[in-house]
Amino acid sequence: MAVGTTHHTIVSTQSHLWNCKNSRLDETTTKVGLVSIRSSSPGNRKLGLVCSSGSKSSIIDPVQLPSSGKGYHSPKRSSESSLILIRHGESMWNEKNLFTGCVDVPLTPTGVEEAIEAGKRICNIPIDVIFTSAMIRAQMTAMLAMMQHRRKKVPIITHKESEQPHSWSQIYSEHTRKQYVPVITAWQLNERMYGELQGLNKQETAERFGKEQVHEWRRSYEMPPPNGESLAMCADRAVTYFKDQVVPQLIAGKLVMVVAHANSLRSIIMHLDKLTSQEVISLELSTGIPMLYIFKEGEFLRRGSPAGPSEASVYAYTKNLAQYRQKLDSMVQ
Ligand SMILES: O=C(O)[C@H](O)COP(=O)(O)O
Repeated sequence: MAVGTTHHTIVSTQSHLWNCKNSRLDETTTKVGLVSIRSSSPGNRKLGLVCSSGSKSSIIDPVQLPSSGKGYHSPKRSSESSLILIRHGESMWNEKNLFTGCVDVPLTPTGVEEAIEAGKRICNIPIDVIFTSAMIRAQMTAMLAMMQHRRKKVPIITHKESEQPHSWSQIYSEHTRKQYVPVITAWQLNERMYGELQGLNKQETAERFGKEQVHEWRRSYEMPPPNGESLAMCADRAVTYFKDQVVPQLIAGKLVMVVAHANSLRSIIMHLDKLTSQEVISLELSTGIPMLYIFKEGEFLRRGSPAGPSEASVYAYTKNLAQYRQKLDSMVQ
């Protein structure tokens, strides 16, 4: 399949197509897929979006991002990959409108359905490794989502907290080993610690301390809740972990999924989208909505929500974040 002057060979194992309604590319139903492609220059494995509408197919070469010079140092600069971020489905304390933070509560039946729906949205995107927080609501979401995956690989939590759990969980079959996706759990991806707000009702807390004060505790970058973590403190652990553990996987060309929490993911998205401490105040994440990024030459390009009805579903956008998004899009054109 030729795109422009470069001849691409689609490496079939990873080409999956999904229906993409309301595609920006074409009014009719366009099948869009993420494919692993080998272009004419040897050893150059790229990741491209393939769009097929009727008999026509074309590969959209991932757009060349203006190099900000601040991208990650990527020894294999030609490798590309994809990153999926998902906030866990609704938890039992989300349902009760309680501040949760580092209290380890499970999903509600609605949260289970959200996790399954998230899995359907990403079911055609190959995933090589999954990172979750150490909390059950993120791990439940990851496992439920993977039950929908077309490749039917088994997600297995890798226990490396000490030698014995690691040695006792060995798999002694080469064939079976090829049929699983490692799930790495990390406390660094846990939700921000909400301190003395944990367990309090959000509405009652706003009435007691004032809406503005509670909004600042919940959404500002610098201000921590009483005896809790600010978003900046959460970023110190979550973004550091992302850089140290997740980015090397992407540089190696691995397709990664991270399932975590509202604020630990807000701190990571703030880093990926280069949001200011002012812009991040408006960033809200819905439960169970996958967000897709393409990682190319050390830079991250947000690609909305896979197979979602529109990219607006990726975040509960507010006006100034939508304007920010338009600026980002114009930069990429
Ligand atoms: O910890 C919590 O209560 C939720 O995960 C998110 O809380 P927030 O929306 O108040 O940040």
